Amino acid sequence: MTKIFKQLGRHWAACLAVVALLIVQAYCDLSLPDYTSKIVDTGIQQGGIESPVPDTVRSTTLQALELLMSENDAALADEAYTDPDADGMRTLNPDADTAALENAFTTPDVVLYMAAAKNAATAAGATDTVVPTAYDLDAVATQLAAASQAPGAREMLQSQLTDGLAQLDETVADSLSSQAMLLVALEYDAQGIAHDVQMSYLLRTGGQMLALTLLMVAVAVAVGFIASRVSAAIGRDLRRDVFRTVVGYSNAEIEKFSTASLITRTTNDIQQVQFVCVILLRMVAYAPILGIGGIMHVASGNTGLEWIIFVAVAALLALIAVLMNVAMPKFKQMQVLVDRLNLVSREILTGIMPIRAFSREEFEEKRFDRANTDLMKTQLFTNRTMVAMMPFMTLIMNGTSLLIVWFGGKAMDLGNMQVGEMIAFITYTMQIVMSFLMLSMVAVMLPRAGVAADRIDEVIKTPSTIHDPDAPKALPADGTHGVVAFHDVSFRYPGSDEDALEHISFTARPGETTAIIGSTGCGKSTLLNLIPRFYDVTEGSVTIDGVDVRDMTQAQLHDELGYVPQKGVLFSGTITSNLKFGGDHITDADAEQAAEIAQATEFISAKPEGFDSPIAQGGSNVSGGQKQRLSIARAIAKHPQIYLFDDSFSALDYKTDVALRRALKAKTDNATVIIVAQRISTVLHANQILVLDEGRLVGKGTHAQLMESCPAYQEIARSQLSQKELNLQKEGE
Ligand SMILES: Nc1ncnc2c1ncn2[C@@H]1O[C@H](COP(=O)(O)OP(=O)(O)OP(=O)(O)O)[C@@H](O)[C@H]1O
Repeated sequence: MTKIFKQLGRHWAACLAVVALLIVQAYCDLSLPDYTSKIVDTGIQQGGIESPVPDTVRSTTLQALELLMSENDAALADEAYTDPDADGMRTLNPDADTAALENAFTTPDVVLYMAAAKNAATAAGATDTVVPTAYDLDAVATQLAAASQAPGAREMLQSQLTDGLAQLDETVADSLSSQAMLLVALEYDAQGIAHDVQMSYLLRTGGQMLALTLLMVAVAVAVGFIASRVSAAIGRDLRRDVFRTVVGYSNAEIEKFSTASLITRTTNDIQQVQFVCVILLRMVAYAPILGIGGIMHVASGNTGLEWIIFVAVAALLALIAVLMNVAMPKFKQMQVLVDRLNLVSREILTGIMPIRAFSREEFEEKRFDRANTDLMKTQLFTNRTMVAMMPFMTLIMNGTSLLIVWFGGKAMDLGNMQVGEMIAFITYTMQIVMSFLMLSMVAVMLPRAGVAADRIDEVIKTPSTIHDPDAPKALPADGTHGVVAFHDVSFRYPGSDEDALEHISFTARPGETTAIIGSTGCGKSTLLNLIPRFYDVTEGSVTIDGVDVRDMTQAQLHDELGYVPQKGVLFSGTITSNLKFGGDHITDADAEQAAEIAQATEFISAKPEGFDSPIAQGGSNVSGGQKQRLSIARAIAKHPQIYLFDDSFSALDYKTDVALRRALKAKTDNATVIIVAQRISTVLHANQILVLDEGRLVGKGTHAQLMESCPAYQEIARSQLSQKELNLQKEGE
């Protein structure tokens, strides 16, 4: 897991930018419920009126209100408004002390409203409260104005008011402020501006909500953009690192991991990490900000319903804990199953020809089906588990809403809460629950991506067993070049119980051909592979001009060698690009000459595009023999000092084999040639023949010498040459 964060750490600047943007996004997200609450409570229920102090008031109403205030408050109110205009309208000064005025106006507003309501009820002859009109307000204001003429009227009203207020219970006193707004609404109604005031409030608040939403959209797009870029860069870097490491691997490491697994690690595993990085960037920073912000908003509201959030979060965490326990082991298993599927499909696809030839399609299909079904079952299980989470999640969320509505309804009944407040509370609760949900989703994904990251890291951290020495030795500048010597070499494949080669010693000299012959599986290719260091010897040493191959750089070693593998491998491109594979120094003339020696010119010139003919991936559009000839030409074009042919003439017909070796002899006059061969005719004229048997050197000499002294060689010779040929050989001696 830390590996994923380490990857993100490399892009810290972008990550910080994402966090900053997410804070903005969370701020917007957390502000929106407040705006909804304002629109419902103030905009709709209170007609867009935010304060018990009207912005404009008619002199008659203000006069009536002032009568209900203490003398000080009345003076404050009077000063706060402009002088009456021609219509008797007074406007609130912008620099008035709003807090003090709100204090002064609240109770008189309520009293005046109640008086107007009473007036309305009396007029209608009703016993219940009747919603008063502007007419009722004016009537009450006129009555008050008349009453105020009497001496001591204000004092009398004040004392009545105080008595009345003392009888109000606490909850009513708490909601005085919203009651006071009713008077302001009535006053605006009388002025004929109530609709305009409400619309202006709704448009203003709605506009702010819209602006916040647009900002959120912009931020979300920016976050998505940066997160995708960062994760794509992480994916690219990881692929590059893995590829670089794998290219440096020796066969031992490749065999240890298996090609299929290396491919899964470079593709599927890196994709997992990439995906989780996007999620981390988009959710992990956002969820805590949203959760904490939501909790702070809810706590500041003092609604008494906070416990519902704790219940919801606890239920959610319990659910996630159960699911994680069930699904997590399967998540971990999935990668191994993907590996297996890749391995099976790779094997089947590369071996499709023999599979068809042996009519094994059904068997192989079943094998593939098994790997496929195993993966499907595991995926189905994890997906089902994750899907099962959804109804439970919805249940928890809806249950939470229900609890809030139930208890919120009671709070509203008691006047502790308004509708908008409750809506905001539900939204905040959902946000808090969502933030926990996001975190738990990440908690589910992280371990799986952690496994993928570990698998990638394992590749990157595995050093190649074959590497350049710290202080490489150069080949001696003078003396003969190209002397390959094996000094008591033994070799055992990693993980194997037996030595593939035992105590091999010989010297291959420049200008000479050294041939290695022996039965299948006796270790010929293994021996040859020790020279280019595809593997390192277990005991003894391999030297070139007296320098151990392990003491020189691999680049220098490979510069000396022209290696032709047992299985001709070509690369997609053209014939020329394949022939020039050995380096930029190879000219067209070199390539053509090499093709000539390798007896490839004939078939190349038969192609319409000649040397520019395309070669498909792996050389699948040329025959086995043509592939071999091109592989040989590729090695010759490099002009190496030492040629290594690993059974490279096997796919050539006898005539071509002879012509090729003759041309090669002329060209490689001074080079060291080591040939692994199955056919005795190929090695007949070699200066030195090594006979291998089960990894041991059982004969060394020329054909004639070995025919005399080596029973293993004689056996091979007898099995391949006719009696006549054997006699001819004898006579030739
Ligand atoms: N990568 C490997 N891991 C373990 N054992 C191996 C590996 N490659 C080859 N061997 C074993 O080493 C022995 C020698 O194999 P090698 O390929 O050198 O034989 P060879 O003489 O070249 O055979 P052929 O003529 O059929 O190509 C064999 O017994 C083989 O099973």
